[in-house]
Amino acid sequence: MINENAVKDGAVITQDWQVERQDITGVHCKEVLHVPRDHGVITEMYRPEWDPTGLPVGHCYQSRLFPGAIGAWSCHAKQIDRLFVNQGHMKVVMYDGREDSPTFGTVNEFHVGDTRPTFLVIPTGVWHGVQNLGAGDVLMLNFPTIAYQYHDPDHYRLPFDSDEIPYSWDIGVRNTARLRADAKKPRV
Ligand SMILES: Cc1cn([C@H]2C[C@H](O)[C@@H](COP(=O)(O)OP(=O)(O)O[C@H]3O[C@@H](C)C(=O)[C@@H](O)[C@H]3O)O2)c(=O)[nH]c1=O
Repeated sequence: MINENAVKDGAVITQDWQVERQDITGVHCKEVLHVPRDHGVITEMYRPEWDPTGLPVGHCYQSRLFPGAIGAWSCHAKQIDRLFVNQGHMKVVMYDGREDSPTFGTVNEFHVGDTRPTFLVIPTGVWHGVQNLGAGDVLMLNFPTIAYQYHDPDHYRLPFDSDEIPYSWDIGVRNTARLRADAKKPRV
């Protein structure tokens, strides 16, 4: 008999090694394969058709994260972020903060970088944060739809440990949900 307090895994991965998740509406994930050749590797980073919004690239910049660093939480009212990561091991977490969204309150986790080069589309109103889980720097490219406005950045922030977002960076989405549910149980 398995421990009565144990929780059995549900389906977590598909036969094509895709993570089972309820995608936040408007978030798009395009995994890219490296193309190795005798003398090196080609890896595509951006194509217009990878973003269903069809909006143009307004800007491109690189964000380097040091090992262990957490950059959270960010949100934009006008720009759509299009992140691409293929160096290092980064966790990208998104939280749907849009009360009119069918996936309001949903959290999505993505592990991207060397092992899973990935292009992610992050709509306005979706909170997002990143964590470098590797031993080396992570290089993250962003191709947002609007250029950074030095005088008036479209950048809203919440603290990385904000209670407004049901996610804890040190224990992940599943354990956070359980701990928060336990906290709501009446004390006996
Ligand atoms: C985006 C950007 C920032 N900066 C400056 C402003 C700021 O002092 C410093 C750090 O920028 P940020 O505060 O935007 O960096 P950061 O807080 O790491 O946020 C970044 O993290 C990821 C997850 C995102 O969501 C992006 O929107 C990006 O803003 O760099 C520029 O000079 N040019 C730029 O294009």
